[in-house]
Amino acid sequence: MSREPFYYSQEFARQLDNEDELARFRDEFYVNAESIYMDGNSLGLLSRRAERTLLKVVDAWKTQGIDGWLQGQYPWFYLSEKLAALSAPLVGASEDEIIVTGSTTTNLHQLVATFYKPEGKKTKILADELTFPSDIYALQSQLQLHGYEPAEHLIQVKSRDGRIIAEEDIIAAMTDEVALIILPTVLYRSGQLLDIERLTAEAHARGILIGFDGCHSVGAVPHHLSQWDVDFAFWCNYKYLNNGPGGTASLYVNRKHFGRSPGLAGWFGSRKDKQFDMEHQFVPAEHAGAFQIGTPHILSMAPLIGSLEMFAEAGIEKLRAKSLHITSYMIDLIEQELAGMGFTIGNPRDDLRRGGHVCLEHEEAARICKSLKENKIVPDFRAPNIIRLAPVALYTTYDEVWETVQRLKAIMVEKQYEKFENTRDVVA
Ligand SMILES: Cc1ncc(COP(=O)(O)O)c(C=O)c1O
Ligand SMILES: Nc1c(O)cccc1C(=O)C[C@H](N)C(=O)O
Repeated sequence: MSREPFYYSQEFARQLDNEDELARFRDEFYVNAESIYMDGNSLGLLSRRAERTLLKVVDAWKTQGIDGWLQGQYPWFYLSEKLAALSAPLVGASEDEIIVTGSTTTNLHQLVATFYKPEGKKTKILADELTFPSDIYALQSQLQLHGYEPAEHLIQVKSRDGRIIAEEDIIAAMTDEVALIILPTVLYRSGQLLDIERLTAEAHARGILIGFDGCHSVGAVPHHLSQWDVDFAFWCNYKYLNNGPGGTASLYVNRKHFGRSPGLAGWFGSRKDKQFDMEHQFVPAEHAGAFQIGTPHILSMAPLIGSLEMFAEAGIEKLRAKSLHITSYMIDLIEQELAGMGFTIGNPRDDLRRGGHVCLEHEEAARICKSLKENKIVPDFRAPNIIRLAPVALYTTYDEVWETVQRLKAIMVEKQYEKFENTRDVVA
């Protein structure tokens, strides 16, 4: 594939598409011919394979009723474990360290309920001030359940520039009062990729447990959770993994913690062979399955079966290589074509420090996003001033990136955005 320097022409973009060895996957997706989708970092597109496995599971329900739990191509009773096995290569874990269950936020609650054990002066939870709000709400409520005041017990590491969190600042905040650390792998606004391995080693050197929210990295960035010795992690499957809106999420628990009692127990956390004994004595599974609570959301995980097959075929290293290449192409084009128009690239430039989306800042961002939508480009807006654009390795073309930047240029030159109010929609 042609490396930098990039040339500024549509022909060059098309040449990059011709050289793209992952290009064949695009045809597997329902891509709207009328518009350009740049929001796969928030909700990934539907693929034909994901649709097929969803319909297969619906058909099992239609034809087998309750017997679908043990029969059919994808017996529901083992689906969370089957999907864990398919997810394992994406996060660098063994299959029994993962379980597909719940939502990101409920999984975070489960993991904090399990791993947050305040003792003596070690009572605080460390997070950061730029993290996704749901995580903060969960941490605040978990502290309150223990009778602690979040204002005192939740430490949020400050950002020096409002975009990124310096690893040094996180490490400096790892005091002997900290019991647990929860951080994002990739920050949802700036797209900064934290140094997970380094932060984990530093936390462990101070006797602190550490868990990561992988929503914005899993499916876009390779992980080595077990090798890095991360204690636990959780992520959604509806962004880069294309499992559909509200699709079932995942969690990871390092095998060294197998045997810990789940903070929030429920019968689907049971050993499979014991579950239907219906005893009131809980016998948890001996692996990450123990952290399930109730009946798995079968229809909300069925698309993931087909979707993960594609990740296995493409390989996460190749997907990352394309993601880095196509995002640097976009950044380069933006700098070339939109110079002097008030835009700032908000994501880190270094490949080792950025995830799968481009963070574009502008003081008119909310209405520029509305204008992009009117021009059939789908971005998203994050307050106060961010346009997120995600050229996704499985289905975005270089030609679409070229076209996006050209339409954005026209919006700015012609001041098309001025007819909109600079405020966000209800769902931005
Ligand atoms: C980083 C991050 N954490 C948590 C969430 C919350 O996920 P959910 O609403 O699926 O629990 C999201 C997305 O909405 C997210 O991006
Ligand atoms: N979970 C979402 C939803 O229910 C509606 C709209 C968007 C979302 C998202 O996932 C937003 C996403 N987590 C973000 O990075 O902002």
